[in-house]
Amino acid sequence: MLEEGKALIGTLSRLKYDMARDRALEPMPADGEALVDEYNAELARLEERGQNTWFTAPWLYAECYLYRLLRSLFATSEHWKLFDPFFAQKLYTYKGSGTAVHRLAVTLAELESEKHIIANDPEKLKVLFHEMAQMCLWGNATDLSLLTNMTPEDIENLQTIGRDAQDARKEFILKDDQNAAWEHITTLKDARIDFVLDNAGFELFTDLIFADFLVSHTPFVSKVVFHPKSIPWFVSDVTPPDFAALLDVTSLPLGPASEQLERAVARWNAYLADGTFALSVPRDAAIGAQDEIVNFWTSPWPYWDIRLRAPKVWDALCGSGLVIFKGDLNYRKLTGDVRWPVDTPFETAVGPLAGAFPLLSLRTSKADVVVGIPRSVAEALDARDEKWRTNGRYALVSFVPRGES
Ligand SMILES: O=P(O)(O)OC[C@H]1O[C@](O)(CO)[C@@H](O)[C@@H]1O
Repeated sequence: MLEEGKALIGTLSRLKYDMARDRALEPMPADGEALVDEYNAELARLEERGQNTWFTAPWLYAECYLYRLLRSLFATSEHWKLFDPFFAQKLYTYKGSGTAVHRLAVTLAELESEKHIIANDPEKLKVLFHEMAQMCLWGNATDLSLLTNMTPEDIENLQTIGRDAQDARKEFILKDDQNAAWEHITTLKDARIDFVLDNAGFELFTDLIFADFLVSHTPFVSKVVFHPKSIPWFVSDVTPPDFAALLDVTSLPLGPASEQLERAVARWNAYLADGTFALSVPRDAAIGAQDEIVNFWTSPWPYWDIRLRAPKVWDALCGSGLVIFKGDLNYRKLTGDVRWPVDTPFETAVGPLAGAFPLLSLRTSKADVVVGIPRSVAEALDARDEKWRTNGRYALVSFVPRGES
């Protein structure tokens, strides 16, 4: 096992070397796992166009290829088949998020104690929705692929929650469709909503809080389906084992409000047991487990062609009361990761997805594509902060309703 581990490290070093020298991407090995033919067919097309090296391939394809290739190295090993090289880092960072996690657990416990008051006060419910949506939005600021150089204090600052912190951050929300999203939600009755998840740890914790708020405190939602990835992906994306780890009381961050935190986790486990919460794959699915729905999330494709490429995913999403896409990569895939003018309407950028199902994207911006904001706003940002599109400080809340049929 040790020898094989050392050989894997050697292979990874060679891969890094090849990347830095702009070498050609090798065909994906036939490892018996999902999407090998799809990745290779696209690579062959890129080769025909002379775009098959690390610096010339489209960024979206190259990044997805990298994580799929990493999986392949482990999948074809003898002893490391189920190994997630990022698991320890994900858990460590989650355990370091104790301050924010415990504060959120206290907030949730306070909501519980006011349940009847909230239920009869539509204005209060709306205000709470905004707070929850923003908490879940900023939960996306702390993913490990971007923050490898941050100290625990930096991360804690990003995770500061509460009304004041949220008010201070409002000006960083460049597009804000929260009102439209809430109006839509209030038209639902006992609906199912879907979360296309992004990062494990703190972000997943905020997703669960948001989901808990919607099912426990509103009459609009009664079921939430969470869609994880089946392989280690973009460092910190949620896999089924990450989901299980978050719901395991033995891996909770240490902190002052452990009673409230344990209560929240117990409720989520009860929701999973009675079907109020569900994972789109079996909860004990191992790394690399396949099915048509879960495979699609680790393909290199933008989402415009979901209907053609993954009809089961399409059917599942079309049956949802609201599909919440978390994070930057989902936003890139929703908009095709193309160089849209910034004032392109989000509805236009999502192409054939517009109107198919109610869609809410909660994204802090870590990549170049940004749509749905006035040109003047982008120009002002360009003038004062050249990294505004990629530094994770700015966010977009983008909603498209279901179209008339
Ligand atoms: O976890 P998120 O929000 O999807 O962010 C992933 C983003 O991080 C990067 O890998 C690096 O910034 C981007 O390429 C990618 O879009």
